[in-house]
Amino acid sequence: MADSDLTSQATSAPGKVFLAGGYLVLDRAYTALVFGLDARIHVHIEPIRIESGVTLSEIIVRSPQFRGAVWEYGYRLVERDGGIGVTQLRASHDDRIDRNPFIETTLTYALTYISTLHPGTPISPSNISILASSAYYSTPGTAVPLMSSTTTPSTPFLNFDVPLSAAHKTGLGSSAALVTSFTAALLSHYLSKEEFDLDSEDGLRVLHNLAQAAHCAAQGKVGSGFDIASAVYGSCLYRRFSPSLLSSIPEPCKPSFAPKLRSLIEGDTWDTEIRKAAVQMPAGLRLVMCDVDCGSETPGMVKQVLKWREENSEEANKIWAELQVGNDALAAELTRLATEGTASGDGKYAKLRELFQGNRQLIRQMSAASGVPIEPPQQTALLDACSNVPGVIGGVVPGAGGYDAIVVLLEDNDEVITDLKKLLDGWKVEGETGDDDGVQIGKVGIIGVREEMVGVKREDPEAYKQWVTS
Ligand SMILES: Nc1ncnc2c1ncn2[C@@H]1O[C@H](COP(=O)(O)OP(=O)(O)O)[C@@H](O)[C@H]1O
Ligand SMILES: C[C@@](O)(CCOP(=O)(O)OP(=O)(O)O)CC(=O)O
Repeated sequence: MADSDLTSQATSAPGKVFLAGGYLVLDRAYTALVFGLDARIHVHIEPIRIESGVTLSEIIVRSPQFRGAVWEYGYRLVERDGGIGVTQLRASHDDRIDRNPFIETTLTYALTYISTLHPGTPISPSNISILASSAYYSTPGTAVPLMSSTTTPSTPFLNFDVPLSAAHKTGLGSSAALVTSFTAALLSHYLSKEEFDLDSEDGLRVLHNLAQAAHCAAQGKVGSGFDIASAVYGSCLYRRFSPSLLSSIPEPCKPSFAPKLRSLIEGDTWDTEIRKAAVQMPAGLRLVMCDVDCGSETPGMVKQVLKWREENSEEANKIWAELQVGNDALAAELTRLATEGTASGDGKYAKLRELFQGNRQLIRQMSAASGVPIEPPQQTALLDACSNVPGVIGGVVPGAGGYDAIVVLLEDNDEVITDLKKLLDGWKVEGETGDDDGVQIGKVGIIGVREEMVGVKREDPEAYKQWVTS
């Protein structure tokens, strides 16, 4: 594309909550039931206009809700088909470099892919802004007043006034939503609609594959990729890709990185399965997430659970087979209620309630057998208390579990939310405060999010004027 054709673009991608299939989904024999959330990460990209004759190879990325969150990158074509090498620049010699591996790696992967479609054409400079829904962080923020000189409506984003590293994450999948939205914005900006169309199945497939490759590389590990899948496609039933797929490409900047990345991204070796129709939310129900002021490290828990499975395969496979049956039944019942509607009366959610309880029992069995606190007693007490609030169908520890947030399915009305909130407000005082593991869960609060069926989407670039510094 000619430089003059490059226009401002904006995209957004949702966060996730993992309702069923944690740990199991790491193995392709099992699936996960994942809901997208209405907390989104938005990315705005615009060209940096330069005088003719001047060459500049610079991309500036800002996260204006956070203090000092500016990352400047230079880029160049690397010999022997090594793709685009990206180097973070310092504003001055004394400046400390504050790296953001998710941004740097996503730039490297996306610019490399773009360069293979436009060989010989230099990539022009751009200015990128990232804006995140406040639900991603429990750090309090302040609303930014409307710009008096424009008619642009106020945006929902808050100013956190702390460095990004000091913000407390609520665990909704900020890095996956960021990598997905950032990749979508770069592809939409630098490629023509014929080359990349975010509204087409092919466009989503390329975006999914590229974002998975970049996210895995930035994380330095291969997770199941469920968080990228839900950021791209929204709520879905997910079966992971074979982990060996990503080992077929060289490291960035190494010979042949660019052509190998392109053929991986566009090729048909991906065996991911996404079933959107298999996950629905019945009318009249919704999800609520409750933030537990504590936390767990997913990678350590994953390692221990997988070790237990390896050493106790018969017992583990039996529990996993039962969990998969329960998870499938949960997805099927949600879909049945959503498509067939519900009979009225007290018993209409009886089966859903039973399925939540059954799955939790199996998760506790896995916890006890593996010695990993997936649903520890403190969370059992909290989930039981939430499940007893009239109008609440059930809840689980999502994903890897532990002492992170819980997710609750309930009837979508103010009275139920108010009762749940009342319970949670008093929780620290009245609740279970530790077991023999000595962990005490802190204050519990409702995170302002709910499920969202739609994945990545285009946004109106005009809506970000207040936040974009050129
Ligand atoms: N608003 C943001 N702007 C820039 N980078 C962000 C933003 N939010 C999250 N990130 C990146 O994502 C990382 C957090 O990812 P991760 O630890 O995987 O948490 P999560 O569970 O929310 O995905 C941060 O360290 C940062 O690199
Ligand atoms: C264990 C898992 O199957 C699910 C983890 O789900 P979480 O939602 O707990 O994940 P994080 O956001 O990375 O903490 C690992 C995986 O599938 O990659």
